[in-house]
Parts: sequence; structure tokens; C-alpha cells
Amino acid sequence: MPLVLALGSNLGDRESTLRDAVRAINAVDGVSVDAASSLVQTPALKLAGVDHSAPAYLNAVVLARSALEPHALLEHLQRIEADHGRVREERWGDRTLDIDIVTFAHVLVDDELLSIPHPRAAERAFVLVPWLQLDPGAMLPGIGRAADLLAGIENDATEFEAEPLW
Ligand SMILES: Nc1ncnc2c1ncn2[C@@H]1O[C@H](COP(=O)(O)OP(=O)(O)OP(=O)(O)O)[C@@H](O)[C@H]1O
Ligand SMILES: Nc1nc2c(c(=O)[nH]1)N=C(CO)CN2
Repeated sequence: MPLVLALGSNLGDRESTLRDAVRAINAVDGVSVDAASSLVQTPALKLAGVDHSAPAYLNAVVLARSALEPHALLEHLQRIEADHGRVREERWGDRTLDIDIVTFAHVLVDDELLSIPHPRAAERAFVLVPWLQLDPGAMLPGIGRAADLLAGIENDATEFEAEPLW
């Protein structure tokens, strides 16, 4: 099944963490990475709104395929986050690595562990901008076209010069 992942980091060596994370995702049995966006830099979004005093994020989107079901995939992604020093503290707090499942084919999931499509992707330029780079026709199933959604929000993402992630 084709799927879309959103990666973010705002602590430590952000670029090398994201680079390692893409390799680790591809190394999961039953998962293969097809493409990765360029890196975008965005100010940290906190529960109270954008926080310019917090370290900025580097974000990227990865297109992959998975033979695993979504919950099994989530467990692997959380292990990869933990391997990169991710400590779970406050919601929307600073982190070395965050990996979210944005879409998983046209599958809809909504339980206590997992919501797909990711319920906040539609409001996040740091997801929509790199995703549209890889797929101009990107759709959030049941929500809408990524291009239309991006047109309705503030786009605070800027390109970050780096070697391709994949
Ligand atoms: N689509 C999804 N991708 C990844 N995690 C998800 C998803 N839907 C629900 N979750 C759940 O969200 C929980 C909290 O994740 P996390 O701590 O990364 O949240 P957050 O990154 O602070 O906020 P946000 O979910 O808005 O990005 C995870 O333990 C996971 O069970
Ligand atoms: N700019 C930016 N802000 C965030 C991000 C992120 O990836 N980028 N992730 C968060 C937790 O999901 C909270 N805030």
C-alpha cells in the first residue's frame, strides 16, 4: 500500500537525524521508501501557536510502500523515533524526531492509537509544502486536495539547502 509520512526535527543535528530516519524507515521489513522531498524549515508550532523563541524545525515528507498494516507500521516508526533520542514529553514540545503517518492508501483509521489521515496535516504548511513537491495532485482522503488546503493557510515554510534525503 502506498503511504505518506511527515518527518520533523527541531533539536540536535536536524538534517542528519532526518537522513538517518529515512534510511531506518526503508530498512523496516515490509517497507520501502520511494521518494523524499527536499527539506523545509518552519518556525515551531506549539499548542499556543507559532513560537519563534523555540528552535525552528526541519520538515520533510517521504513517499513509501508498506506491506504492514498501519498499527504495525506505527510501532516501527515509534521505535525509530526512540532510537533517535526522542523523549515523549509535552504535546507539541520540541523533539529530535517526529514521524507521522499522513495517509495510508485510502484507508481511514480513527482509534485511540492512530488517526489516518493525520487530523492536523490539513493545517500544516510543513506537511503540505513538501508533500506537494513530490505529488502535485496530493489528496487527504475525506478532507480535500493538498493544493487547495495550502491555499487557505499561511505558508511559513522556506526551502533549506541540503543534499537530497533519498
Ligand atoms: N497518523 C498518526 N501518525 C503518528 N502518530 C499518530 C497518528 N495518529 C495518532 N497518533 C498517535 O499520536 C500519539 C502522539 O504522537 P506525538 O507525541 O508524535 O504527537 P505530537 O507529534 O506531539 O502531535 P501531532 O500528532 O499533532 O503531530 C502517538 O503515540 C500515536 O499513537
Ligand atoms: N514547524 C513545526 N512545528 C511542529 C512540528 C513540526 O513538525 N514542524 N511538529 C509538532 C508535533 O507534531 C509540533 N510543532
